Amino acid sequence: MTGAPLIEVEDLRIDLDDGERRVAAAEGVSFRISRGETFGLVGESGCGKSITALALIGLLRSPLSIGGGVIRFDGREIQHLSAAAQRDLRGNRIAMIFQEPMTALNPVSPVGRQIAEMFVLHKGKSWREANKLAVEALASVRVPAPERRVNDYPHQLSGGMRQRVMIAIALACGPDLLIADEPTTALDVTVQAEIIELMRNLCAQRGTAILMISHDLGLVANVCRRVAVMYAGRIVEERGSADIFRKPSHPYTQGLVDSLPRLGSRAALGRSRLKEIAGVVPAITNFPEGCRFNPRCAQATEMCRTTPPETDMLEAGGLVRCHHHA
Ligand SMILES: Nc1ncnc2c1ncn2[C@@H]1O[C@H](COP(=O)(O)OP(=O)(O)OP(=O)(O)O)[C@@H](O)[C@H]1O
Repeated sequence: MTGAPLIEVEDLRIDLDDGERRVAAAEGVSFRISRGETFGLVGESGCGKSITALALIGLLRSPLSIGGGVIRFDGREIQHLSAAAQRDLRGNRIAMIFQEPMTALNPVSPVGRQIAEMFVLHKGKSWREANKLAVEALASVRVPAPERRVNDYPHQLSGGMRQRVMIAIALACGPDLLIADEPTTALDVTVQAEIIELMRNLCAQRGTAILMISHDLGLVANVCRRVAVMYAGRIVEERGSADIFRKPSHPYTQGLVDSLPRLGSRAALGRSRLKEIAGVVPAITNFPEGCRFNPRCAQATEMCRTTPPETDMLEAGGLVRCHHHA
C-alpha cells in the first residue's frame, strides 16, 4: 500500500440536461480509495450511486455529464484523458461488474472466448495462449470443469455461475480497482454469500481495491472497511464500517441501520415488519431546499428546511452532513 490514494474524487457534480434545463443529479461528492482498500457506497435506489460509478470510469452518457469537480486515478485526471486512454484504463486498471451479468455478457459468444478476449485485447496475448488463460481464470472463480465450461454460452449457466464468469472477466487483466454495482442483488441468499466471499478473497489476494455499491448497508459494511452513505445526490456520512452500525451519525444512516434485520430478532424471523424509513427519495428535479433529507427526518428543524448543511468532521473519525448530527 502506498500513501497516495488510488482514486480520488473531489467535489464531483453530475448534471442532467433534459434539453430545457440543467440540474445536478449529484453534487459535492468527494471520497478517496487507497490501493487494496474496500470502500462502499450505500443508499436507497435513485440516490446517485450508479451514476457516480459511471462517472469514475468515463461512461456517463447523455443526458448525464460531469458538471464539475475532479476525478484522479493514480494521480491522473480521468476527464482529461483521451477516449483511447480512458478505454485502456477501463479494461486494464478499473473493472466493473453489474447486477445482471446477462446484459454485460455477449449472448452469442462462448464464455471462454469472452474471457480470452480480455487477454488478447489488453495484454497482447495470442488466442492460443489466451484460451489457456481463460480456463485458468474460470478455475480461479471456482467454476467446476472449467475446460468444458469455456465452451458454454451465457444462457447455459445459472445466475451465480454467470456472475462468476463476470468476475473472471473483470479480474482477467489484474485491475487495481473493481467496481461492483449491486453484484448479487439478483441472486438468492446462499449464492449471494458465495459470490461475495469469492470476490472479496480474490481481490484481497491480488491487492485489488473494491468500490462496492449497494442499497444493502449490511452487505456493504460486511465487505468494506469504510462506507459512504449517499442520499439524493450527496454523500451524507462517511465512516468506518463498524462505527456506522455502532453509532450512526446522520438520521438517514440511522434509518438504514434500523431497517436492517438483526440476527434472531422478530423481524429476521419474519414475525414482525422491519422499520422502514417513511417517504421516498425525491426526484432529481424536485430536491427539497435546505437538507435534502428534511421532509423524511423526524429531527428536522426550520434551519434544516432552509439551509443546506456543510460537511463536518466527526471527532471519532469520519464525516457527516447534518445540522443536528449525533
Ligand atoms: N440516463 C438517465 N437519464 C435520466 N436520469 C437518469 C439516467 N440515469 C440515472 N438517472 C437518474 O439519476 C438518479 C440517480 O440514479 P442512479 O442509477 O445513480 O441511482 P442509484 O442510487 O444507483 O439507484 P439504483 O440502485 O436504482 O441504480 C435517479 O434519479 C435516476 O432516475
